[in-house]
Amino acid sequence: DLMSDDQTIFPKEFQEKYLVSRGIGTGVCGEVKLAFERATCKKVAVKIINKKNFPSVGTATRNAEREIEILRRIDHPCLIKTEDFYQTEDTYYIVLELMEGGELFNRVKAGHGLDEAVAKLYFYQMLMAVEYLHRNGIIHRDLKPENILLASQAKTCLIKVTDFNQSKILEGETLSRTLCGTPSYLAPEVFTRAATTGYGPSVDAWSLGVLLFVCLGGYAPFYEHPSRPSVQEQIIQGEFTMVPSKWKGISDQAKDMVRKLLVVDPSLRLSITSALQHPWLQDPAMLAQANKLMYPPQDSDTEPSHNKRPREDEEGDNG
Ligand SMILES: NC(=O)c1ccc2nc(-c3ccc(Oc4cccc(O)c4)cc3)[nH]c2c1
Repeated sequence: DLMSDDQTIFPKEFQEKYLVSRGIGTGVCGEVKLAFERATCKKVAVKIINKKNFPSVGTATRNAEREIEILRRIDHPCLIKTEDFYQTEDTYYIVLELMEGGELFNRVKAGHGLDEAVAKLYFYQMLMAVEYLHRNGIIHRDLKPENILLASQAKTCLIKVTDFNQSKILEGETLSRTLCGTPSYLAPEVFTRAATTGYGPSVDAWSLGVLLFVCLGGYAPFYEHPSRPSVQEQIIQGEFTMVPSKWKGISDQAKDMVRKLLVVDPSLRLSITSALQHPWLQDPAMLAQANKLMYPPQDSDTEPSHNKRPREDEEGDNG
């Protein structure tokens, strides 16, 4: 039970503020536990990143520091929020808001896709989150159902993208710093694409295509199968099948969105911005619902005008 749980492994000030409970998820970099803020009994998620459990400690620490830097910088309704942060010489403790609906992974159980309308509402929020990241020079690079969290058990709910352990901050500053000197001695490749090859933001568009395929079809577009080429080969060829029995009830526009994202050539792939303009998402009812979830009216927005008449029983200096 909770009380006998060994709390000694956490830093003292962390332990004074939080009571840690069970594991609720495992990221590639560590584990995520449920915890309770002692003062308020509020539930939180604690992501524990152990610097030691990586062969090359350097990478782990750099990734963790980059993840923490990103978590500190981001602020969007569909991106996980950091509530607190602690570290010891070999472990980071990142306190995050608890998403009561758990991971999308558990919603798209094998064999059953989501209703198209629900998939559209979730996908739109993912696009908004990733567009925000790209606008802030961040590529997620690890978008998958385990890293999409749901705010509640309800079907129409807010979703949040999480896990920036594999993310990349576009080194625009290094290139721009290079370019601010006198260019006359710089080699040609510094200016050409060669300097910026590697991934671009378009890798996230591909992953979102896979995510949408899974949400609609209930199965993965590229998967291990004895009689099929390797998953890597299927991906490189961009070879996937929309099995009729699984996709018969899905609209042509939804399929079109998937097909335009799962394009092998990144320069021909639909960008996040263009995906947001796709006909499938020009759906006023869905957009209204998404905006209500992302920007819920606060009390101050809904409070009637300040000169409201005080209620009979309300004390108030009636002037
Ligand atoms: N990889 C990450 O960076 C990361 C970051 C934050 C995360 N929060 C969960 C998570 C949250 C809730 C879950 O169900 C629960 C658990 C307890 C109560 C509840 O209502 C729902 C399952 C997983 N998984 C996370 C992963």
